[in-house]
Amino acid sequence: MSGLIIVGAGGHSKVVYDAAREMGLWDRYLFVDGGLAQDSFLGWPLVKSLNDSNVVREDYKDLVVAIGSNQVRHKLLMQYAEQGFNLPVIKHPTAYISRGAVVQPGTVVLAQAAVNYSAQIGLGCIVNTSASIDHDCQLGCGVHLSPGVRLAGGVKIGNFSWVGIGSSVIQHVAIGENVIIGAQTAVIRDIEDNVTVVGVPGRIIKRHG
Ligand SMILES: CC(=O)SCCNC(=O)CCNC(=O)[C@H](O)C(C)(C)COP(=O)(O)OP(=O)(O)OC[C@H]1O[C@@H](n2cnc3c(N)ncnc32)[C@H](O)[C@@H]1OP(=O)(O)O
Repeated sequence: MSGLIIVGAGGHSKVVYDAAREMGLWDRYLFVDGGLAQDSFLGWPLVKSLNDSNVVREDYKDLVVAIGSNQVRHKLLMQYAEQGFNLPVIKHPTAYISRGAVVQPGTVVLAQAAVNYSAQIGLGCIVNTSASIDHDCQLGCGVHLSPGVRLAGGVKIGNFSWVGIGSSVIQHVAIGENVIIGAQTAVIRDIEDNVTVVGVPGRIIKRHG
């Protein structure tokens, strides 16, 4: 066995670590977070950078970025892939991923989540606790589905969009890139890029960048 590097040492890192540990594929963990003064996290070593002299690179082939910011997570994953790290899919044992679904590297699928047949999920997504993605959905890169999100069949979501906790999206709706969907929103129509949408039914309240 070898080890898993977890980049980020915050709340999301805890659930990613928990899911990874339940997979039983790694015998050691190393956390990387430049913003913390301590030298351990959850009982495992914590370093500020992988250039730290204490890191034996050969001990760690696999790496996951456990950072909530969609853009930052994606950027770091690309950098670490260039450095030769494997970017495994982290799947909690209680999550379901259909054999007919395609999930790209660096994505995490947390406890009780479901990914149904013919769904496609891009690089570095977060499918958070109990989120469900139904048949034929397509998620771009760096998408985050918060806990309890429900996507009906054939939903499309663009790169770096974030769907807030408990939201639902009806079938065949297309959500653009860099969209924020607020908590408990009901999305019933297509949504353009770079907007924030809240409410039942969902309405645009902000346009960004
Ligand atoms: C494991 C985890 O923790 S994963 C993280 C899960 N967290 C989430 O899902 C959080 C989702 N975030 C939200 O819902 C936020 O409220 C956001 C991102 C939609 C909006 O945040 P901001 O851009 O800061 O907007 P702001 O708070 O200024 O609200 C703007 C207006 O929208 C309203 N509003 C904000 N969110 C919602 C919502 N979810 N539903 C309905 N109305 C909302 C506010 O009441 C406010 O209305 P007002 O102008 O009449 O007072």
